[in-house]
Amino acid sequence: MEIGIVGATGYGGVELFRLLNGHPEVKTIKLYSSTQSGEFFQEIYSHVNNEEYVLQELAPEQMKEQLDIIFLATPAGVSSELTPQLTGGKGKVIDLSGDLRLKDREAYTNWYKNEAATEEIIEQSVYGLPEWNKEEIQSAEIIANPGCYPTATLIGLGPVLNKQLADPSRIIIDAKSGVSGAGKKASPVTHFANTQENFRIYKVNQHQHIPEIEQQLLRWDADAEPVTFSTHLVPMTRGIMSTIYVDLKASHSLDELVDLYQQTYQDEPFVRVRKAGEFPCTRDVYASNYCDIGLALDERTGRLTIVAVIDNLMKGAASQAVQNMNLVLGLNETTGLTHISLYP
Ligand SMILES: NC(=O)C1=CN([C@@H]2O[C@H](COP(=O)(O)OP(=O)(O)OC[C@H]3O[C@@H](n4cnc5c(N)ncnc54)[C@H](OP(=O)(O)O)[C@@H]3O)[C@@H](O)[C@H]2O)C=CC1
Ligand SMILES: CC(=O)N[C@@H](CCC(=O)OP(=O)(O)O)C(=O)O
Repeated sequence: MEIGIVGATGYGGVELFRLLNGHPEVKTIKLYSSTQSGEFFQEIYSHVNNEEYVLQELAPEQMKEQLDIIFLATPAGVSSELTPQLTGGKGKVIDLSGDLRLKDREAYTNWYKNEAATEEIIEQSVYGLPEWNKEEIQSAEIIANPGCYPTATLIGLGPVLNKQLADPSRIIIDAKSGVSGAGKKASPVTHFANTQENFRIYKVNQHQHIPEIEQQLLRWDADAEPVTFSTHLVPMTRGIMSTIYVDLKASHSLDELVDLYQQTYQDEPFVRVRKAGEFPCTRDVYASNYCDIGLALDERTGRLTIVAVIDNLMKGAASQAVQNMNLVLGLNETTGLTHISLYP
């Protein structure tokens, strides 16, 4: 397979490079940059230490005929412009940004403050959450890779929402992310001096992942209502923990709920549900494609606490994109992704 990575110089791009470099079905990797074409990739990332890789200028006409898969690891607002130029040839597009995820184009403009992709592109795009949408992904031409927070949150909420066991008007999601979630470019907020020994909430009730989460909840439960979603920056490099609170409509035991989660995900190679009373931490999934889940039931309030952890750059971005690539190419979903988490 010949693969292209647009935005290879960014965090999502270099993580894709790492995974594709060890993928048994990938023969050629081409790296594209809008600002640094002609440079050796190893000049930007010394750990690559390989002179073979030189950043190239984007050439959409050539790329769409030559490449089997084109990953877009570019900021929001870029993929909506690039995707029409890259589709219609041999290559399939997998976009890591939020540009192609929302079916409601007006909602996209409101939340992302960018112009939405064309209706035709949005219609063609398939939301790439493999645990819930495998068949559609397998026949997609364009895949909208889910956001990092939505990945953890939706895998956590899916089993109870899909069975309509939770009150869909009272969902609260309290999520935390490591700093690499903000990308490569440093800002005053992500500056070391402002993140280490610090903990902050941000984008309160304004996060661009809110409509993405709500869109999927509505697919599971037509009565789903707006959610409360808070995001926090944690002084660590990788990892997301989404702690979700739902009110159960009827009484269930914790064992029944753990059983429901285990059964729902029994054929999903990358979701691991803990035994009752056990909880995952972000280290458990560090540098892996796993999403680990733990549950707690408060019998006094009838409230279920769902804890879901992922690595934001992996299951939240690059490795989920490779999982989607495997599906769309008809490969085993786990190809090139079977390594366990990095520890310590
Ligand atoms: N970081 C994360 O944990 C996650 C990120 N995402 C999303 O994935 C995408 C990539 O994220 P991330 O890698 O962190 O971002 P980075 O900011 O680290 O990298 C983005 C790259 O995009 C390239 N780029 C910027 N502007 C343009 C342009 N106009 N045309 C083409 N390329 C451009 C840049 O490379 P160059 O200058 O070389 O072209 C840059 O290195 C974003 O949309 C992000 O929101 C999704 C889930 C998780
Ligand atoms: C820590 C941090 O800043 N995280 C980013 C995640 C951005 C992202 O993944 O954006 P899209 O999914 O919309 O492309 C944020 O909260 O905005």
